[in-house]
Amino acid sequence: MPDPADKAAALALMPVSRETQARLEAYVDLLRQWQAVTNLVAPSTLPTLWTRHIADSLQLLDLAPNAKTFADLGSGGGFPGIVLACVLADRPGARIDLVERNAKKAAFLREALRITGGAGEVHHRDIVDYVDSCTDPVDCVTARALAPLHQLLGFAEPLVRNGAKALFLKGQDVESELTEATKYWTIKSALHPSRTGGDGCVVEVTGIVRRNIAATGGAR
Ligand SMILES: C[S@@+](CC[C@H](N)C(=O)[O-])C[C@H]1O[C@@H](n2cnc3c(N)ncnc32)[C@H](O)[C@@H]1O
Repeated sequence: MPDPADKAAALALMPVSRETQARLEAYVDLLRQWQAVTNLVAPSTLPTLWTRHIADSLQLLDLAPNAKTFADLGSGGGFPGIVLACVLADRPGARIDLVERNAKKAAFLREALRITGGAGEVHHRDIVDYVDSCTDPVDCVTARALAPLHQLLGFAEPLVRNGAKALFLKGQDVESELTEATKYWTIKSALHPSRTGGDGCVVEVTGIVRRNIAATGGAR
């Protein structure tokens, strides 16, 4: 059973519509069922699923209030992708692409969209292939627990060049990741402390320019 206090704390921090709450509840139920056979989140985080994963994902929406089209890279068990899809279902014309190369996780994400009615589409493929074949511009690209920042910038650069804002959920090592990333990229960025507490933050990136083609060989 999810902890009711944890859920109440998450929803107090990040209020959502009644319809979105029902979608999120359906998603949490499904995730807990699949978690018994497939590792979707660290088992130690299950008691704080709502604050640790759902509220963490929801905080991105206020940083891209006008975005309608999203792409979530390396969606895994659905953070932030499925959570955002649940909210976007309330917004006419809004949607999110969920990019995931692991077949089991992609199957889980499809089922999560089906039972929640979330506004999204699963792309079971490698991120580089997805980005290279992306013909329609996206307004916002997201990623969480996917790769070091310099690599995320490599993944997202074509989308940001076409006008997307990138929002990366990051942990406490963000300063060293930024230092490493600036060896390869000139970036226009802002750091937002996590609204869910802890040492995490959101790195918002609105410009990415490759510094030196030879040096970025390993950055994507
Ligand atoms: C550590 S998990 C994080 C999942 C989720 N974003 C979260 O925060 O819970 C990273 C996910 O990215 C996927 N992934 C890693 N590299 C990828 C790539 N190049 N293309 C597509 N998916 C990738 C992995 O299969 C995995 O499910």
